Amino acid sequence: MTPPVVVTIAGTDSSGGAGIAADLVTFAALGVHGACVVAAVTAQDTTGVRAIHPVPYDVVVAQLDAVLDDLDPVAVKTGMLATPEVVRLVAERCADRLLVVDPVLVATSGAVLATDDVREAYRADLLPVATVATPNEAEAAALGLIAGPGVVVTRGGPVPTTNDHGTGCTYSSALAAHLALGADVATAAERAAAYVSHQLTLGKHWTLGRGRGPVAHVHAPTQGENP
Ligand SMILES: Nc1ncnc2c1ncn2[C@@H]1O[C@H](COP(=O)(O)OP(=O)(O)OP(=O)(O)O)[C@@H](O)[C@H]1O
Ligand SMILES: Cc1ncc(CO)c(N)n1
Repeated sequence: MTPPVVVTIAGTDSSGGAGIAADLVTFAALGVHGACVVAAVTAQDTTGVRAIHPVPYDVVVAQLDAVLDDLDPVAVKTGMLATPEVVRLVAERCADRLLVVDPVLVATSGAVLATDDVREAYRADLLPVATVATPNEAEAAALGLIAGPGVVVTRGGPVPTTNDHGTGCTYSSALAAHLALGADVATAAERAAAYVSHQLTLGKHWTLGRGRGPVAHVHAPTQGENP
């Protein structure tokens, strides 16, 4: 059966834990086809962010046009958008689709991933047209968002692990995938939380990198490993 298409508009993370890598593997794990629009390139490892390069606006527009014209995604998920122009672009082009906005402002490591003008564009333009927003507690406070039908405020969970780099990206991508597969927001949010929790359990003993290792986005248990 042809899978539904979900597009992520986000940044890359060279460590493979967060951003577009997390989004695409999560889409694949949950049975939707993932398309991607790269809005920024970051140099990151498991300990922090070393460099950020926003992709030129016209290149972001060209990627988004290509996906919207040809693949007709049922759902759109946004991560790191990097500039206020791109935040407004997504608001203009994607308001008529299922739209999951993960308002990425600050990485778990504390690195600032969005400036004040980006935050203002989220508030004024993108959040009002989102199907659901998935801020963490710091982002909700910065954006004046309160939990409700269209806002899921994310916070850690019961799995004891330090391999949690990319949990927010993985969670919001799982939510978008389940919306694309037909679930309502509340059900999709529950399924996304269960998915992240399961994957965090699988990767909790991994030793990748010197800092906070990645979520095991897609991996199934190997023989003898209990989730
Ligand atoms: N330790 C955990 N155990 C179980 N579930 C978790 C855990 N940590 C996160 N989750 C799930 O993932 C969701 C997103 O996590 P969180 O709010 O920590 O992301 P975040 O701070 O945006 O992450 P990041 O910025 O690293 O991508 C939580 O709401 C929860 O459902
Ligand atoms: C590219 C990218 N997007 C989002 C986050 C948030 O975790 C991150 N660290 N890096």
